Amino acid sequence: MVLNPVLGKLVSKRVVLASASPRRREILTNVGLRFEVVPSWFKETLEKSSFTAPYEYAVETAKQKALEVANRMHVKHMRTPDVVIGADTIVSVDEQILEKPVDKQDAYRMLSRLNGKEHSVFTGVAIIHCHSKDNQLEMEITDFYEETKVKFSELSEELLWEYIDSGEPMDKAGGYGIQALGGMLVEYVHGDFLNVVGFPLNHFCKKLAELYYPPSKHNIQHKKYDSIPSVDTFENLSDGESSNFTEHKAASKLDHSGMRSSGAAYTSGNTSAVRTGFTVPLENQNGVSQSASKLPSKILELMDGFRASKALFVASKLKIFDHLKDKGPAKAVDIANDVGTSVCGTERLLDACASLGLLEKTPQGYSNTDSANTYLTSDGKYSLHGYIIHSNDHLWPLFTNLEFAVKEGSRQNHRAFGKKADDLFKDYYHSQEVNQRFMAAMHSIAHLTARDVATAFDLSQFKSACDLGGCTGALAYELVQVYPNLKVTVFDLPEVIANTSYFQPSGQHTAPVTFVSGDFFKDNLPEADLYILSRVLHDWPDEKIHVLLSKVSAVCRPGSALLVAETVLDEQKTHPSVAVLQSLSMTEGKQRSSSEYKQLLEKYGFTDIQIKITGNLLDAVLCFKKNLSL
Ligand SMILES: C[S@@+](CC[C@H](N)C(=O)[O-])C[C@H]1O[C@@H](n2cnc3c(N)ncnc32)[C@H](O)[C@@H]1O
Repeated sequence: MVLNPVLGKLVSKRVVLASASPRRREILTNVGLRFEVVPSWFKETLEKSSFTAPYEYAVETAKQKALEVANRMHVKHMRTPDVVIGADTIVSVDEQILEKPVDKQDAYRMLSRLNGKEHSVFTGVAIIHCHSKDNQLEMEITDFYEETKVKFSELSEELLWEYIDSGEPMDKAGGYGIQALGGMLVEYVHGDFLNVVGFPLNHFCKKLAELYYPPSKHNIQHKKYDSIPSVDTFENLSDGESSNFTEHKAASKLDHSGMRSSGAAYTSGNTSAVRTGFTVPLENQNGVSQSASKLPSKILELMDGFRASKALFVASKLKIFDHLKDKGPAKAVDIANDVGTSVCGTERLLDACASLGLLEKTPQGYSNTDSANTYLTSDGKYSLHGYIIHSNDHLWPLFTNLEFAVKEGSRQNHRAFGKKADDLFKDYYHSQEVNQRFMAAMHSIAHLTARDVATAFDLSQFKSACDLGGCTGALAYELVQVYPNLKVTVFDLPEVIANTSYFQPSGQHTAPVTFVSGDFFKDNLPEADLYILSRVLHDWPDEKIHVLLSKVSAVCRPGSALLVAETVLDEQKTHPSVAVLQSLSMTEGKQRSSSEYKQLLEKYGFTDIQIKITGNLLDAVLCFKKNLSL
């Protein structure tokens, strides 16, 4: 998907990212940019003291990285890249530059310097437009930097070492990665978050807009150049506008933004770059029509979505991400041997995963991206492996029958699995294998969402909670960590309770969580101050909801509360699409909007209803039992 029309300008170009950083690659892949990755061989050895400000060092390093790749590719390839992007991220504290730590002690030194303080993260970016003329490489360089301020909390030595021992700091500027565990160290971020991750996407798009849509003469005369153009401007840009570097230069001369930016033209022979003043039109330089940027990228992406999902599912099922975890790059042939698959099929799958940003491919072989290590390996704390396998084995066959589901208005389990079950869960629990698969799926999503659900409201007033349909206890274990005085009973069907020991967290005091088996439609509910229904209400039809909420309401004492965790729809009921798409599998239940949850809960005597949209997959609704019986 290319949301931003200016990125569409790169669709027809051979774009090269001169960086091995999986994070940069992920950021650019996520916005639909197609590019090759050619890590730069430029060593980050510029003399820091020769720069008057830290950002100048980052910009120069970014530029040198991109120049090295552009020159190398020009020598080695018949077709010179059209655009080479280089980037370098540094952390600066007290005017000192911190790059990547060389060992654990170095990481400790860096993190101690950042502890409890605000620091700056600078990413320098160089965009080089290349053009080969008479076997001479001509280059037009644009560079800029972005600064984001980040503050660390006061962190204990123990926490710093725990973080260092996780291994995460080692390949990260300043010794931390904000997008994963390192996020826990951070008190606030002022500025572009992605800049801290490694690439200032927003500024990059603005810079491209300046290059591809320079201001018209009229604008040049009237525009105040005291800031970089706002994102809104992109929407008004027509793809038909012509653009060339002469105009760009006029624009860049007027760029008095606080953000440093420059446009410089270089031409080089096969090895080194020398300054010149050539101009080359950006558009149509390869005879490519501008209509390429009008591709219906969103639709094309949706057309291909099933291939991408299946590639992820198969790679997960074959445990390729487990195989590559914490290892150096591996060749396709070795991976195929280890997982017992064909070499040619495996190579295609690995390339597909690399193109989807799940793996990194270098001449040494394939390795996991950070995301793959965190979310796709089967044993990670935030592993989505369970849900991915459930999606492949259960949801995929159901969605294959979507046409029937729409025509007939009913669940398609009989078509997908050859049998009809009256109750959704009877399906899941008919065999030990499916039972555990379903529990693993619930566990992975619950783990990812538990902290946000547990902290959506201050629940410290409650002494006891009962998580109805609490499955593996993932939310319960999170709650007792956040609220040490809370005891939680997980109430679920006997088939589930029998298998919960496998999911108990290691190294956590488990006593405050107990498991009770029963049927919440039929049996007495355990006593508690707070009842929880997480991802339960959306599964059931109104009659069943009536039974369940009547029981919960009856057992609630005045002042007791009910916490509902669900994805809350907007009032139009078209977003978030993750919930709208889930409805397509046609359980008898439904997803609800804020006003629908309010109405439903009020009907069963709940009051003071508060809804918190968490930004995670699950939102939270808290309500209290009023002092009247129904
Ligand atoms: C969609 S899962 C949600 C699990 C968990 N609350 C979460 O958010 O991850 C629904 C849970 O309700 C449980 N459940 C279904 N019918 C039940 C019943 N009649 N009595 C008790 N639990 C039930 C299922 O076993 C399952 O664990």
